[in-house]
Amino acid sequence: MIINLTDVNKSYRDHSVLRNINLSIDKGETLAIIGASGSGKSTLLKLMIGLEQPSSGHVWIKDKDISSLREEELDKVRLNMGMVFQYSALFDSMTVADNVAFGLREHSSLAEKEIESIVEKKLHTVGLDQFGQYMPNQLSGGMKKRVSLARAIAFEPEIILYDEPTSGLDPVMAGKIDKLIKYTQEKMGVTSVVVTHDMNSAYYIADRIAMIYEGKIIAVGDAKAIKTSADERVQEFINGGRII
Ligand SMILES: Nc1ncnc2c1ncn2[C@@H]1O[C@H](COP(=O)(O)OP(=O)(O)OP(=O)(O)O)[C@@H](O)[C@H]1O
Repeated sequence: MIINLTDVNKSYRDHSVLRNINLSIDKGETLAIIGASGSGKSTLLKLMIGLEQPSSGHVWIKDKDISSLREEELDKVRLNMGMVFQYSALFDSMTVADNVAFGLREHSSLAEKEIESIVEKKLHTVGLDQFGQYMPNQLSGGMKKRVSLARAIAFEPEIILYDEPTSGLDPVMAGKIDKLIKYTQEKMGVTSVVVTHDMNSAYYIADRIAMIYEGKIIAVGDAKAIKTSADERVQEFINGGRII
């Protein structure tokens, strides 16, 4: 396994957000995390990339327990991880190409020519060849998400974490993002964790789906197992509140 959470609890002051989380993710696997608003999905993702520390328990990324790492060591682990944030989190004052190049310029000793060639390839992968010199505010929401994905794969990380990659997108654009997530798994062997509200997306991209309910994982399994779960809370969620 490449990600392993053991007995993880997370509280903010006396507010318990995640409770007794045990979850392991295999190399090359795509795991979707579903659950209602406020159930703790984004917090779980932040723990996996060390943006938050667990109140108790451990978060292993390969052979490193990142819950106890110093910032410099954490940075090294993070170089192997890409993150696609909910609101794309692009630098508005930089061109698309500079956004994609940013991490490479900051954290690698690659020559500018090599960086430009990587940027070109990654923009091609996400279907934005012609947009390198655009500014983020000239792009649609779906295009911004694709730039964010190009930036995340620039380092060829082993792990990519996605926070709501298809939210706010029309079904066609959401489908394009889903295909790209699948592409990173199939062609690049990336391990992905995808927080989503979008059940169509979860069924399409994920090898396994984990459902969080009030800070606890109440179901984990493949699409079939989730669809046929006997747990009413799962049925209610996947049917959009309509028990059928
Ligand atoms: N930094 C923080 N300080 C205090 N409480 C927080 C903090 N971050 C998250 N929370 C609380 O933790 C709970 C879970 O939040 P989280 O963002 O993980 O939920 P979520 O499932 O991702 O929700 P959504 O689908 O709406 O994004 C919420 O009650 C939220 O208010």
